Amino acid sequence: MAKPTVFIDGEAGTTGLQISSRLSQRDDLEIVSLDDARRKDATARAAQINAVDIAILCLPDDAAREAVSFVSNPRVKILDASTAHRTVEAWVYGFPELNPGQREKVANAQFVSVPGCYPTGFLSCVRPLVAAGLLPAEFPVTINAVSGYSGGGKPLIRQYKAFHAEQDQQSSNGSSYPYGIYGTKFGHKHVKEMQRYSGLASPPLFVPSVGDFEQGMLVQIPLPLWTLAQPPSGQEMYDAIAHYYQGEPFVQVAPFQDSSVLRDGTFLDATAMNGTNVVQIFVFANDTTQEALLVARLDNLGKGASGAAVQNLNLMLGVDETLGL
Ligand SMILES: NC(=O)C1=CN([C@@H]2O[C@H](COP(=O)(O)OP(=O)(O)OC[C@H]3O[C@@H](n4cnc5c(N)ncnc54)[C@H](OP(=O)(O)O)[C@@H]3O)[C@@H](O)[C@H]2O)C=CC1
Ligand SMILES: CC(=O)N[C@@H](CCC(=O)OP(=O)(O)O)C(=O)O
Repeated sequence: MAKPTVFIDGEAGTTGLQISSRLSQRDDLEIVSLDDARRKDATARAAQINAVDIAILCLPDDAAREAVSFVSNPRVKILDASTAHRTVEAWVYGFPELNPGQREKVANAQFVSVPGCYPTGFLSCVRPLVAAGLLPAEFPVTINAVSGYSGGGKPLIRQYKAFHAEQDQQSSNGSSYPYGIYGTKFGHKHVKEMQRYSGLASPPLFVPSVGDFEQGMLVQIPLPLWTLAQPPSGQEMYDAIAHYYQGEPFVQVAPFQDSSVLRDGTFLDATAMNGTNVVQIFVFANDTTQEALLVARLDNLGKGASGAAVQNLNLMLGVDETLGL
């Protein structure tokens, strides 16, 4: 039987290269590529997209929309890593662990969007609590998050690498490219999918940041539980989340209040999941002060992008979801 064919549109980019590398070991697939001279040629891309079983889009949003406009073969399946189609009705959100039945929807869909890196962390923490009624849909949720600079794709990677080179030339005065927050005008492109798939009544207030490390991510959701008439205990929240993800290979819920997960007993670092397709969830809580903190730790290029894309690809192909991950 012929092997399924896969084309990665945007294969030379950060996400495209990672998907390509993850698939390079597979002998159950045939990867078809365009040479460098034609990789941005619309006619060549359109022909390739319509000739394969699955096209994976690793492109800026506009180019991803353009790629979808090329589809004329009703049998081709599209897996889009960009933000362009994540809240579009006809598309299936590629987060198999999000809700019961989501995995089957992905497996049967023609059009699947890969969740954003920050939303993957956010939704993995919050969705189980909203679903269980422990966090009211009206709760005014805020999010602080930090990403490695690869989250900004080739342009941000270039910026950081240029800075590092400059530092090396000046035989380093010990300073690093500043850690900083961004998105201070609000309305980050991920907020829409965060609200839609969490079940919250209002958009969460999201403050992202970038650190001087290439890959890795922490998404933090502080919960001032004293604002609730009947605040859940830390243990109740932990149990609901742990139960929700029982048996899931790619969502790990860390033991409740276990300080051994912290480096030196105090420090939760952003990079520990790098190279994996795993999102780790932490629940920290103080029932006396009625404060809690949910944290997701993931590789922004792993479960936040290329790993999740391969997981979805496996489901769409009807093979073992964990293959190559
Ligand atoms: N980096 C991350 O953490 C994540 C990224 N994503 C999403 O994945 C998508 C790709 O991001 P990322 O890989 O980081 O971005 P990059 O900038 O690293 O890569 C984008 C690639 O697309 C190519 N490209 C641009 N326009 C076209 C076009 N018209 N036709 C064909 N190729 C084109 C670029 O070419 P060239 O090489 O010439 O610039 C580049 O190779 C984005 O939508 C992003 O939002 C999703 C999750 C996480
Ligand atoms: C650090 C950084 O710039 N991160 C990007 C998000 C990562 C990304 O590319 O977003 P998707 O997951 O939607 O593709 C940003 O904030 O726009």
